[in-house]
Amino acid sequence: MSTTKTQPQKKTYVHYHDGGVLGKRRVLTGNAAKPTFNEVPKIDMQRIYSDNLGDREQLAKEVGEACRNVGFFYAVNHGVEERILDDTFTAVKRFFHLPTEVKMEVHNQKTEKFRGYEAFLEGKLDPSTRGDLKEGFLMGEDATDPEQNLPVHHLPFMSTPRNQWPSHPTAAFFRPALYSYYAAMLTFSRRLLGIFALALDLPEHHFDHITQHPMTNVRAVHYPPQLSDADVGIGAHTDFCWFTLVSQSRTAEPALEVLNANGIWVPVPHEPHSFVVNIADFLKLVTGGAWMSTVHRVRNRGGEERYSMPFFFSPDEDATVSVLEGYRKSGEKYDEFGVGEYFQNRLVVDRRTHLEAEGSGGY
Ligand SMILES: O=C(O)CCC(=O)C(=O)O
Ligand SMILES: [Fe+2]
Repeated sequence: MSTTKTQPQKKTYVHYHDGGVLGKRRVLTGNAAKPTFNEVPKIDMQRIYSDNLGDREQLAKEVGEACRNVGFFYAVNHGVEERILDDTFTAVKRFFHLPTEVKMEVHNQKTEKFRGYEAFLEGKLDPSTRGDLKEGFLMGEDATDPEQNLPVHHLPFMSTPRNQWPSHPTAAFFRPALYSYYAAMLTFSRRLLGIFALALDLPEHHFDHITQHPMTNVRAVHYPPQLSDADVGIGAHTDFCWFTLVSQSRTAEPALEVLNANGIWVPVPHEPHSFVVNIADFLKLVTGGAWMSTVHRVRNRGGEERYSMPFFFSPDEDATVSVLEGYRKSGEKYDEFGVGEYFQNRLVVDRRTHLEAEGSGGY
C-alpha cells in the first residue's frame, strides 16, 4: 500500500464585505474540500399559484432545501409577465444612456435613504478595488408616491418623500416603467414569503402582520464591460434585506458569481424566464443561521453591457423581529430588532463610509 503524504497546502482566502465587516473564507481544495454546491438549483415556481396547499408545501420543501444549502436558487416559471420585464429592461438601458447631468439631478447622496442615481465607482464593496464598476438607480417604499397606494396618514414616518425622480422631460418614461416592475415584483414577493413561511414550518400567513407596508427597493444597475481583472462590477458581499430577486440581462459570459463553502466562485448564468432569488442577512438572522445568506459578486468580463434589476424585500420598517421560536437554542437570550433601524444602519455602512472617507468628487 502506498503512503501518499498530503502536501501542506498554501492557504488562500477569498475576502468579502458583510455589512461593513470584512469577512474571509479559506479556499479548500483536494481532501480539505467540504461537501457544498457547484451550481445554483432551479426551482419551478408554477406551484406558487396552485389552489392546492399540498402543491405549495411541496414547492416549499424544495425552496427550504435551497435556502439551507445554497442560499440561492433560480425561480423559473415565476409567472411575472415577460413583457413587463422586457419593457423595464428597455427603459433601464434608455435611462443609463441619458446625459450625466440628467442623472446627477437625482444623485443618491442627496437623500437619507440613498435613493436615486449612483455614479460609476461610487459604490465600493470590495476595499481592495477602485470601486464598483457600475452605475445604478435606487427607488423603494415611499408613501408619498401615489403609485404605491399606501395610507400615508397612518404612516407618519413615511410622510416625507424618499424617492427622487428625474424632472427632465427626456426621462419621463422611467418612472412608470420602474413602477410596473416594482408592482409585479412586490406581488410575487408576497407569495414567495408565504412559501418561505411554509419552508420554515410556519403557517403560510405567518409574516403577513409584519409586511403590511414592507421595506422594498428596486435597484436598476448598468455594468459596462470591465477591461481589467482588477476591477469588479459589484464587490463580494451579502445582501442585508430579507431576500432579493434579481432579473439579469443575457450575457454570453456569466457575470454573477456565488461563493460556495470551499471558497470557489460558482457562476450564475442568465436563464430565460427566471429570477435569481437569494436569502439575505436579515432572514439568516431570524432563522438563527439555519438559512444561508450567501456571498456573491459581479464581474462583467465578456465584453457586453450588462443590466440587472435586483428587487430587495424586508418587513415593515416599524416592525420588530427576533429569532423565530423554532430556531432558538434553549437557554440562549435573543434580542428584538427594529426592522427599520437594522436596515438603515446597514445602508449607511454600505453607502456612506467610502465616500466620506475619500471625498465624493472626481467621478
Ligand atoms: O447584478 C446582479 O446580478 C446582482 C447585484 C447584487 O448583488 C446587488 O445589487 O446586491
Ligand atoms: Fe447582492
